[in-house]
Amino acid sequence: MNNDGDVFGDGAKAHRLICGTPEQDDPPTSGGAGLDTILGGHPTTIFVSASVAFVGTKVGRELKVPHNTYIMAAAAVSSYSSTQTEARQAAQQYLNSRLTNGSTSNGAERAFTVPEINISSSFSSSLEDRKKVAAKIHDACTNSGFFHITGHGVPEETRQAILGLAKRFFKETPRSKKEALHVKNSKYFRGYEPADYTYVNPGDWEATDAAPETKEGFNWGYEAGLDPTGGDGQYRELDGEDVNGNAWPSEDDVPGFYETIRAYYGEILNLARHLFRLFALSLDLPEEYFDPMMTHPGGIARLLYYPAPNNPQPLDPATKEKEIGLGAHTDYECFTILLCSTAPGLEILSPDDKWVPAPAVDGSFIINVADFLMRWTNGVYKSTVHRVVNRTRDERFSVPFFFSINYDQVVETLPSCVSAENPSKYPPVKAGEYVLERLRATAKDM
Ligand SMILES: O=C(O)CCC(=O)C(=O)O
Ligand SMILES: [Fe+2]
Repeated sequence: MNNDGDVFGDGAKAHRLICGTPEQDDPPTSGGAGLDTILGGHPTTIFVSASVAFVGTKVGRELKVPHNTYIMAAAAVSSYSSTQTEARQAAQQYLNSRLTNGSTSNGAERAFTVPEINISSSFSSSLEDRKKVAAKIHDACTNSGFFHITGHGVPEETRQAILGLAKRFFKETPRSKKEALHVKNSKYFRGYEPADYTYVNPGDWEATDAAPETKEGFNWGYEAGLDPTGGDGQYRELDGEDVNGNAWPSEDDVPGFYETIRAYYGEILNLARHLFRLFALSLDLPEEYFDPMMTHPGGIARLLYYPAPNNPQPLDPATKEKEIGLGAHTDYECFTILLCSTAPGLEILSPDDKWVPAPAVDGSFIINVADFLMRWTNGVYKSTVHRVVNRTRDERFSVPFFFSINYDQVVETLPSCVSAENPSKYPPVKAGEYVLERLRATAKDM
């Protein structure tokens, strides 16, 4: 974090915050009447307000903030969707729990880690072996919410092929061909997204000086033709429509595009279903618990390109005016499977407001819990704020895959995550509606 309180280190955001007067001296510890007001802003605000309210060490860019003063975004609460407000509340609760109960039973603080988990033994026929891997996943999901997996079985050629495709698409395809696939033509947000078209952090729309996001993207979603199982013929789009929302470049424009996507997406769908079984075990549920909910699952994926920055910045807390690749945000679905090229850039916000660079692990995928799973687990699994800042002189490519469940599935808080002492904090919600509401908030004209 910068010395002047610029928590997101982008040199542009903190002064968009205004001071609010708390109605109580102690910070709220759970959802309730006061929390909506306090969480009026985007994720930046949550973490600023949390650190101010609970730690009392942070100051705003232009305002010195007293310990018991909450900071709110200038934007009106009403401009945010209910699902975003809810996600903010969950993030706030995460911070609270880290700050107040963040210790293990022996009293030692649990270090914020992004562990490497070799999942090869999770393919074993022994349930005990699979449970051992699941226990490691549980640990990671209740800690940083991020972990690397190795031993996943996805061939290196398939991983390199999609990174190569991303490079070809972004660097060698004429702009007019890409523009013809512009996401503004898709109500499901599929297709090509030029640099600075969306802010992954919707709060940035209200800012006149938010750093533009330098990423370019290509988005697609599930279709039965990409599913190695062939699907069950029941796929429904985010809004429940029986359509295929994808938009693809022609074979003439980008030879091999669909085939390369199909090979990669098929591997990742298999892996995601496998991981969801491990997540079930990790949550003390029957291993097949989620199976009927992933027969035609939502699974948006993106090719992302982060150009080499004009002004690469070292990880120096005093540095200003950094170029942002992708603003600070949490993901929306159940969990994300991320493939990155060699250039680093992903940074994860620790509870003490430090941007922790995700370590590079050869041949791995980075997995992170997203908001829908955090909600579904009643806040037990953590969906953690992260961003991308390319600080190298190299361009960067990545391929995130955001795994959901069948979009037409309504879910209630998982039975293993509620108890008399910890009742469900969330009403039932339909998976697709939740994700669509979050996606719509990221682009001005969607
Ligand atoms: O490009 C990356 O490494 C991360 C992308 C990401 O966080 C996202 O698309 O949600
Ligand atoms: Fe993300």
